[in-house]
Amino acid sequence: MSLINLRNLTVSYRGYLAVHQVSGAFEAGSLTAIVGPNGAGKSSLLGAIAGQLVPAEGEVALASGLRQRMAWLPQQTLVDRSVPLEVADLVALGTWAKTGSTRAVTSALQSRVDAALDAVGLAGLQRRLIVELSAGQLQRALFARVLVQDAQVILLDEPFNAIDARTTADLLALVARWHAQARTVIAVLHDLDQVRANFSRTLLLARRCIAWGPTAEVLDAEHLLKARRMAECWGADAPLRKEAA
Ligand SMILES: Nc1ncnc2c1ncn2[C@@H]1O[C@H](COP(=O)(O)OP(=O)(O)OP(=O)(O)O)[C@@H](O)[C@H]1O
Repeated sequence: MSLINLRNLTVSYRGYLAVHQVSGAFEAGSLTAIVGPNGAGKSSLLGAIAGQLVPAEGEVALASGLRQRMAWLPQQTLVDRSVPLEVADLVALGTWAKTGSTRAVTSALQSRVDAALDAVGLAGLQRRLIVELSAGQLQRALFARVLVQDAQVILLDEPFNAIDARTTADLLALVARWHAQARTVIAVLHDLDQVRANFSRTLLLARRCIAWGPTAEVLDAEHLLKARRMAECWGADAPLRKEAA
């Protein structure tokens, strides 16, 4: 069953195209990596699925009630670490989309937060300020936030960027657990070996969709060359061009 349908999805910034006419579906329970060169539109595509960006054309059609059952983990650089927030509060924030920000942290929620922190290896760090965490610890805390959300669809934007190997392995194990629980996981990633080893499906993007399907078929030499050639056309610092429809 398709949960998320992209129909001719186009995302642009001030008229310049970042994602152009992408169509396809994410099935329930699928585990998909979105890969492509820098500037290929991967984060923009994920942002549109998360409802953070409004399509310039086309649409992201979601199964009924899915918007409330979606967790989105943005790139760590977008997390404001200067906010004086304790780890437990950051994790509890995961439930606020459903329960409202004025809801008190009940003992049941506190137990869920503690269990989530335990699951990501941060037991005992509840009262630590997020500014005091290492990059790896912060990423573990953000995964704990996703855990308490109990989401059906989990969107991860470069979740292992600048994260040490041990943390990456632990968090990849969590992704595998979510997949085993039939949750739908979509992750923007750069490491193709990591994708081949851990993600059964891949969407290769170069503003347009180059290929989308089983990872081994998508990540073949021909597709990768095509994506690279398209990226070379953009030029390293060239502004986005409006493509002819
Ligand atoms: N907020 C924004 N305003 C203007 N342009 C943007 C904005 N966000 C992204 N872009 C542009 O849209 C294009 C696609 O960006 P996006 O971040 O989606 O690509 P990406 O594939 O995730 O890149 P990377 O691998 O480098 O993170 C880029 O050329 C980028 O400069």
